[in-house]
Amino acid sequence: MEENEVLVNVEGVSKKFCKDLKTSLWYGVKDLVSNVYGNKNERALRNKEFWAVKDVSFQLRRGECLGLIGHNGAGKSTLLKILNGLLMPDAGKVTIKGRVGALIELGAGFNPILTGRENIYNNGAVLGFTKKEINAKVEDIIDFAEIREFIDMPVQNYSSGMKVRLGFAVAAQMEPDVLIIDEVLAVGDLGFIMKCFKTIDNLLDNTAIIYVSHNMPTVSRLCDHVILMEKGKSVFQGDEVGKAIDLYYKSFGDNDTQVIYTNGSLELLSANLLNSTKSIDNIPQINWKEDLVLNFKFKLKEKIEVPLFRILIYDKEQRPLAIFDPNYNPDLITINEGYLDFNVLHEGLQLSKGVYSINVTAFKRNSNEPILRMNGVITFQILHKEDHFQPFLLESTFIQK
Ligand SMILES: Nc1ncnc2c1ncn2[C@@H]1O[C@H](COP(=O)(O)OP(=O)(O)OP(=O)(O)O)[C@@H](O)[C@H]1O
Repeated sequence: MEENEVLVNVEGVSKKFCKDLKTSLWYGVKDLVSNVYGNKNERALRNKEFWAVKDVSFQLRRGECLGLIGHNGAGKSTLLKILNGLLMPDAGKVTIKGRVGALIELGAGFNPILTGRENIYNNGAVLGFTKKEINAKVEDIIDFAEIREFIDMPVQNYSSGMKVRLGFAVAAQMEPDVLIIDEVLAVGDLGFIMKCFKTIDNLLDNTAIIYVSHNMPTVSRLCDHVILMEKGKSVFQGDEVGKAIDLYYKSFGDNDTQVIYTNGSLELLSANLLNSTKSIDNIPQINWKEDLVLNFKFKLKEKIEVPLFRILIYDKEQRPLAIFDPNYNPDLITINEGYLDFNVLHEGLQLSKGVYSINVTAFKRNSNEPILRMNGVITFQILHKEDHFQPFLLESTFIQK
């Protein structure tokens, strides 16, 4: 077997849909008639039609994992359905070599009135396995899915997590050449998701994987190629996974600074990263392991003592990553004619490459009562040559013993 043979070849694939059911049915009849007379379907859009997928092309080799990312409605699932043969493209060509395992819509591919076990046989047969071959795999599938207790119950009574477990177990244990996974994995519980990632890692050498997700850390963890889709079109594709993810985040616009809570006694005048020399799209940048020097200027609208500041670093998915040690000592910073102007320094910040934001909360010193809570007061970018899935890249020294 050639190591890097092309398993998936997609050339200029497009698919149009109609926004209105009645019109869609009418077009369907018209197309049917014109097909009988040998005319090709019209490639141009008719009234109320739109391109759900437009001119997408890519190749995927054995051992590669392609991430498909983009906003809701960008066309990712439609493209997967075309790849899996569930939908016919209106233009373009898909060539797939080998067996395709797919986990697309929840419960898709299962017959709800058949039991889990019967569905395993059905799906196996669809994938081209003989009954004997499926007999040899069925126990592994049930074990992997961890649903032995319920395997002889109709699938319609399964919970969504159980359906995903069965679906993934079938798709993965049947040793597919091409494995297509849609967002559905997210329905599984943490234990199962971890097990799926481990399985995907093991399969990857011999499989071409297409993975659709809104969860960027998993995309950067699994994928070595990414297509970013917008309104049906591929607006970025390539092996620069970090770049694709940054573009995806940027497409949501920057998170505006937001006051989440205020009791009116404190106002933020400015918050800045002081030591950044570079900036792109107004986002200041520093290199990995440089110092982080934040400056805050507040105006006191009432006479209050120096608040306690809890300053947190969030990633782009709004997960808190780190907190700065608060100013427990009240004398560290002082109020000057109704203003507070101070820096917070962290030396040698070892966050991984990426975009982060700062949230700040001021508390009354003794009661822990909040005075002001603000999100996204500073957004900054860490530069490094490598992308990492983990939030921190810690400097290390390996010592020979
Ligand atoms: N059978 C259909 N008939 C008409 N329109 C459809 C049909 N299936 C999908 N669409 C439309 O095609 C567009 C692309 O949908 P698709 O499900 O591919 O998006 P997606 O990128 O997978 O979105 P999400 O992130 O929400 O899963 C959407 O506007 C959707 O409403």
